[in-house]
Amino acid sequence: MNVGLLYSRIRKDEKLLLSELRDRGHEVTKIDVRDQQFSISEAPESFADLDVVLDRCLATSRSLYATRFCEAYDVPVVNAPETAEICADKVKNSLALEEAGVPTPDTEVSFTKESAMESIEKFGYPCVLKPVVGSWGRLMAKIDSRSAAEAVLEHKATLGHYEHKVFYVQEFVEKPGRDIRVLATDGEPVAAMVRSSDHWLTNAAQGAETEAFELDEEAERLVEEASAAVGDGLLGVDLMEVGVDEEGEPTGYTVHEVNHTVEFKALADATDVDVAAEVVDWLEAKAAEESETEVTA
Ligand SMILES: Nc1ncnc2c1ncn2[C@@H]1O[C@H](COP(=O)(O)OP(=O)(O)OP(=O)(O)O)[C@@H](O)[C@H]1O
Repeated sequence: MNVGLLYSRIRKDEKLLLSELRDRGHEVTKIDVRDQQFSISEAPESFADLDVVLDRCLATSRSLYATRFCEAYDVPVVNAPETAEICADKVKNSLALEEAGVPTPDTEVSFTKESAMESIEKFGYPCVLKPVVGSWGRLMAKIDSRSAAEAVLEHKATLGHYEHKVFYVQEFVEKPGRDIRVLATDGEPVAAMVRSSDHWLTNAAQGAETEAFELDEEAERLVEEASAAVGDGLLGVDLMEVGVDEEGEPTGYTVHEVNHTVEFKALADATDVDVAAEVVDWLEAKAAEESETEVTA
């Protein structure tokens, strides 16, 4: 197959994918989105004869538009722009999970400091304020007191980009010092790990320790449902345990978000799963599905 790789920086993750694709004799067309002119009427030459495009853009804005163009050029793309749109925005993400009946932390959104303050007081302390767009735990605030809330809201309202004027307030989940990241292809878990830290933010990018994690049936079901809620694809599903029994086993989960351009280097290191190989297996199946649809159409 001929795989188009949309990217703007080749990270370790993309290196792993590229070498797996090439080892299997697939053709890869690397498309650095920074060099492209995306015409609204005609596909650039680099898009000719692609069986499937894999979006690995780091910047959300690029990812959202570049995948839209793939769709306009009739080139199958994973993840779909509709999925990217939901995952790139925490409000849309939370709404999709709630609508699908997937347990997700209680959240309120408001547009003024005063309204946000009401949500904060309602949730009580601590609670969490998150930017609606962003990753790696950046600009997330655990609000411990009314005076802290006032300060953060004031900073966001005065100094923030317009996206920071949407206040996303969430209940604080008393997780056991870790969260769970699952990489899934169309809802099927590929690999899972826990990210543990003394800090309330347990992102790998914030220095959390990672370790392989075995999913139980409930977690598997939630991964499948959360993936479907955003339109499926190659996704990172983030869960938190909401309680543990005496043996330390989780008694329930909440899904706080689904990510669309998921980094998997930490997962590959923490588990003995050959993540790149699994992703390429899935891509091959996708490309085959697409060519079958084309033949029958
Ligand atoms: N409501 C919450 N209560 C307690 N901890 C939370 C809550 N929401 C998020 N966290 C913690 O903060 C971390 C970052 O949260 P979240 O995944 O929403 O942010 P992000 O910036 O999108 O990160 P990533 O890029 O890893 O997806 C999580 O790994 C989790 O440990």
